[in-house]
Amino acid sequence: MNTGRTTEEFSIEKRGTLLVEDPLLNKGTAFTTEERIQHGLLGLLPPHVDTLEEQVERAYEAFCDFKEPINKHIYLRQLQDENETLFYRLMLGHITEMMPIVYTPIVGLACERFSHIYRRPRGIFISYPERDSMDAILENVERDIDVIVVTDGERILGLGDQGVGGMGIPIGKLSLYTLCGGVAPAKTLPIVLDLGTNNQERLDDPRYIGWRENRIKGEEYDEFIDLFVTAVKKRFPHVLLQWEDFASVDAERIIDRYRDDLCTFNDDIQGTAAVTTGTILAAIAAGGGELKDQNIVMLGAGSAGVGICLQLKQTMMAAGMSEPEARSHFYVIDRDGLLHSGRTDLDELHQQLAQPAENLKNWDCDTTGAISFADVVRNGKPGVLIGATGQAGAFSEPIIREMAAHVEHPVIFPLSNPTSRAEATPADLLEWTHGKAVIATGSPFDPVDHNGVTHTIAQCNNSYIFPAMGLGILASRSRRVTDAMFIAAAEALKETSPALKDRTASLLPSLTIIRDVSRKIAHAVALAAIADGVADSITEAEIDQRIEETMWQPEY
Ligand SMILES: NC(=O)c1ccc[n+]([C@@H]2O[C@H](COP(=O)([O-])OP(=O)(O)OC[C@H]3O[C@@H](n4cnc5c(N)ncnc54)[C@H](O)[C@@H]3O)[C@@H](O)[C@H]2O)c1
Ligand SMILES: O=C(O)C[C@H](O)C(=O)O
Ligand SMILES: [Mg+2]
Repeated sequence: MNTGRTTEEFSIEKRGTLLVEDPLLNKGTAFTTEERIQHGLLGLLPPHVDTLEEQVERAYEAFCDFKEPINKHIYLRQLQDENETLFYRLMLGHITEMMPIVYTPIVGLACERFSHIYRRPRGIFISYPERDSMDAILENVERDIDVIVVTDGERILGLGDQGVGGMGIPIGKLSLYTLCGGVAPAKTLPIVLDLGTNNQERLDDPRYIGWRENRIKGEEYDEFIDLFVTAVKKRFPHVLLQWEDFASVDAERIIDRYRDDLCTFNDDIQGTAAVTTGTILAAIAAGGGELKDQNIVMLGAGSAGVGICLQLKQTMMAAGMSEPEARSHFYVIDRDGLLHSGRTDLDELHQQLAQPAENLKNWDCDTTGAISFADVVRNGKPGVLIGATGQAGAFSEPIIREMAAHVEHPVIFPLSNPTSRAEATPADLLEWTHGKAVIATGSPFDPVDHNGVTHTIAQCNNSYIFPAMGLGILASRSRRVTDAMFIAAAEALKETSPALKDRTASLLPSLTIIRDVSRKIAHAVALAAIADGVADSITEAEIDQRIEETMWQPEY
């Protein structure tokens, strides 16, 4: 049985009901007659012995019987809690259809309804009142763990504070670690840090199953996070710890504080930066251009927006551009308008992306004071526009038409999730740009037919990066996560773009080959980790061998 468990863990043999109730060991109707005799299962299962393929067919039939996506989600989550091998085998065979159900966008709805659709526990819940029991809580995890994804539920996709319901995100992200990156499910652990919620709807909901208090903030918050990191390091010293969907201000502070302390990264900042850089590089290369010639507008200056621009800026500088010159290619817009050097309200991070005020002297602006999005697009004439605001409709028709008037093929990425928060729909973007826009979105969209041409819409989502990052880190036994590893991941992703061979093709490869894409990215990540001195020094052939050994396959 290939469950990703160690021999030692197997020696704690489970029998009978306990065995069929363990999703990591359960084979359900596929337990053979010999296994049924040997493991005390006689009479506990119907007599027919299924193959895994037969189980998959039955499960797919049941999946199709549900019409509402949320019910499909509940069904798949239940299957995952019953039999992980079957769950992943089913998902791998139907990845394009099922990933949006388990992950973005439907996982967003599942977080909002978490307390209503809750069935059985998965992962670890650490609430504020239990802060002094963190060691005991982590001791209750009876397995060795390679990857943790943790959230505090405050910025769930573009849906805001979901409190304990945010747990849906680490569960979904870790499902992708296995599905796309091949990390053994037994080695993954989702965690929610429940520090309360400021979402009044949740607080007023009699079904809410989180800690029913307003959020803890300030020093107490930081102390809690410190207790958590200390406990994780003690219990799982070599684990990869991924931070997910924290409010921007906490996300940045936390990763700055702990990045040199353990193997850790923030997916919304670093994973998003890598997928977007890789996809932008592919879009520009497909159009025959170069990054150094692009003016880039970023709407939204939170975790994602800042992370993306800093990585793109770093990429320009790595190609030989000076810092001031690279900075002048970015027009980053927050709620108060364009970030520029004349503003006195910018923190150190945002100053790194402030447009030099002298470049704006001859701009013709509609507004006095703040420089608006419309002013920026009209005067800056960008070739690339990215949205990370969480605001549906933020890319308006007049602004997109204005952009298209200045460039032949505007590159437009509405990255906000879930689907309901996208800054614009691909259909509208193609309509407003007469079919010229080169598009990638954060959430999945169906292909769009425009004037007889079918446009496949790439999903520029960090899901192309974090599972592969995990695979590369595990294969190379990396001890830290460095910027160079994300730069390598972005470059490797770019190289897989179908648009490099055919500019009308999708910017990103199909999910049906995601495990191969992950292998390539993992290889590049491992090489970068070795070059940075944070991983075992092994040959490229050894890297590939370890990638194959690490990759778990859903089979009995
Ligand atoms: N595609 C992906 O892989 C990916 C990855 C990370 C985040 N996202 C999405 O991006 C969005 C933002 O995520 P984040 O982590 O940066 O959140 P965040 O809260 O840190 O940042 C959002 C920022 O946008 C600003 N904003 C809102 N409306 C604006 C407007 N009209 N004009 C200018 N600025 C505006 C907010 O003030 C905030 O600073 C979310 O919807 C999230 O789902 C997508
Ligand atoms: O979860 C996603 O789909 C991507 C990203 O991490 C987000 O927060 O939107
Ligand atoms: Mg996220």
